[in-house]
Amino acid sequence: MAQAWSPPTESTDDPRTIPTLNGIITSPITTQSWSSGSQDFVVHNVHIQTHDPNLPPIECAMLLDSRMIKHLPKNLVQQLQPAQPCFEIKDAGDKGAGMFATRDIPAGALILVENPVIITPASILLPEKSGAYQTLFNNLPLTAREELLTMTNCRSREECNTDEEGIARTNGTGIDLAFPLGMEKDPTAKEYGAVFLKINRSNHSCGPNAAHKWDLASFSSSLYALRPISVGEEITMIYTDVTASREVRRAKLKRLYGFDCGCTYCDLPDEESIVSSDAARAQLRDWGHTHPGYLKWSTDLCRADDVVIKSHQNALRLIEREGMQGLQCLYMEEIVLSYAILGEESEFRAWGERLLKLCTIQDRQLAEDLQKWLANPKSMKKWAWRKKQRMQTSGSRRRCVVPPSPDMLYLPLLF
Ligand SMILES: C[S@@+](CC[C@H](N)C(=O)[O-])C[C@H]1O[C@@H](n2cnc3c(N)ncnc32)[C@H](O)[C@@H]1O
Repeated sequence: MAQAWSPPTESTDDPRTIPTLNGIITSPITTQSWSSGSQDFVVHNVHIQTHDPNLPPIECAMLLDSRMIKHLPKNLVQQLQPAQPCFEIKDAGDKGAGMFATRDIPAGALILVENPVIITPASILLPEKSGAYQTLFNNLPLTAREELLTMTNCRSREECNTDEEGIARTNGTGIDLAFPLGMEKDPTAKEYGAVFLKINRSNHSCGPNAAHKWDLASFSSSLYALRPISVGEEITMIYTDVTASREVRRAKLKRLYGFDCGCTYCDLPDEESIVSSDAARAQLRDWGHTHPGYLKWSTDLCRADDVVIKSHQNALRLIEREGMQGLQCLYMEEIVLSYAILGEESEFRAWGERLLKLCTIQDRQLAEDLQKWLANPKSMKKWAWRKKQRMQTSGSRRRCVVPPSPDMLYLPLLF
């Protein structure tokens, strides 16, 4: 539930400056604060050291519950960009500006790592003339503030009474921050949105070719390719749940972002194509509930050996058709694990190598595990476990009937 804000309790026109580690004077900070229920909000800047000691740190101005300040990561350093820049921001016709590939980008590759410029609570409404958003913007260095003010504001004056708030709400993407004990129980207190000057120039598609991942430790988001992107192609991401039907997606995009989605996955030739696309997306949304998964299958010898592999390959075909590659790593991981437990080394390696390229940014832990497994598959705890079990039980009288694996695309196998 959105909460109303009470007016500032303390205000000063006397901004201070603070020195950073390398002695550079950064932008002013404010001591102004606002209360909302039991929460006190302040504007607080985070400083990220650049690689060039002659450049000032990157600033991120946050409108933050004051109790969270001491939980912010410390000694932040700017992350390394890809060696070759691969995008430009330019006119995208009636979408405004957009992000476009300046060279071919392979699936899984990093496009850009970026620190946010502002962070604001996502679910708390400000009272009229609270001045909080202006204070926030004023806490940024001039160039960042000017660039931020050129970003889209699709909110009406009734929804957001200042351009600053409209820009924050149009462009803000959800991020996770750390909370003191007790605060985590309040869902609205946990919701924060971050605005990135470049990443948020990427327009929406219901079959996006890119996604971004927030990392609290480095206080940055990495934008990466979900599938190969060709030079000149627009780089897109999602603004809404793309497993929802076309009608629901379009209504939500219109309400929250003020546009009629005309992406390839919405601009379908006839009713039949719409019904088929909606059904495929709903199936992918519910796949885990209606199809066998690795965990239960792995120890259930009554199931056919290829049941998860076949089912997940069907899911991957639907994912490809609907351009929903953001989901593919989940299925591929289970295929890799299935081949491991079956002890089928060549398939395990082929799928493992493919997945490794795709998941390096999306799931760093999985990428590390995969590297270890690929170096020595037989060191995996359950390597060839199912194969060994089958051999051991082949002479036993206590065998179960193994049902044939589903050839039908969407046969719901409930575990
Ligand atoms: C986060 S901004 C994206 C960058 C924006 N195009 C700009 O010029 O700054 C979101 C706004 O971009 C526009 N937009 C994004 N995706 C779009 C799409 N698929 N079709 C039309 N407009 C789109 C809408 O105006 C939306 O409110």
